[in-house]
Amino acid sequence: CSSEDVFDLVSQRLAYMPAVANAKYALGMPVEDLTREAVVLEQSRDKAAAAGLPETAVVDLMMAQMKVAKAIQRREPERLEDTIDGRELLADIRPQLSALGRLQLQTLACLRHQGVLLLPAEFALFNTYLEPRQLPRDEAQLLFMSLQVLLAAP
Ligand SMILES: O=C(O)C(=O)C[C@]1(C(=O)O)C=C[C@@H](O)C=C1
Repeated sequence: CSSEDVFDLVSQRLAYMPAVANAKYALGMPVEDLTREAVVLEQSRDKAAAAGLPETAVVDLMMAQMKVAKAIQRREPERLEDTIDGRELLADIRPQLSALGRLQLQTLACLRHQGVLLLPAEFALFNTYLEPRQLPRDEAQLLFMSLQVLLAAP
């Protein structure tokens, strides 16, 4: 495993958000879904326990990813495409987000085993992975710091 694997997985998760936004718009659903967020956090806690990862740092990372996910969705222009079935799209995407979350935590557990830490200088490399997502700097920084903290946590 390498830090770039986890950079890629974080970017991949965010890549789904424009489609999630379209599905919700078609369904007339708000961006924020606290019931789903609770499910995501519960899955992450279970995986953290199984992988021996620090639970608080894992929860903080997932909360950071969901915060940025919501910001991306809110920036997405509202397009009404009558061909999209919002319910089906969401039912399709959510398991993929869960799978990506599991992969992220698996990769982070591997990095911790190897004693890998993220140096501040790697923020630039992280940004090359995030480039297609067009994130404001504070959102990219929040994600990077959450990864740094998780890797450095006792
Ligand atoms: O599943 C959704 O509905 C999403 O919008 C994705 C997501 C997430 O990042 O996992 C983001 C915001 C919601 O509040 C819940 C979950």
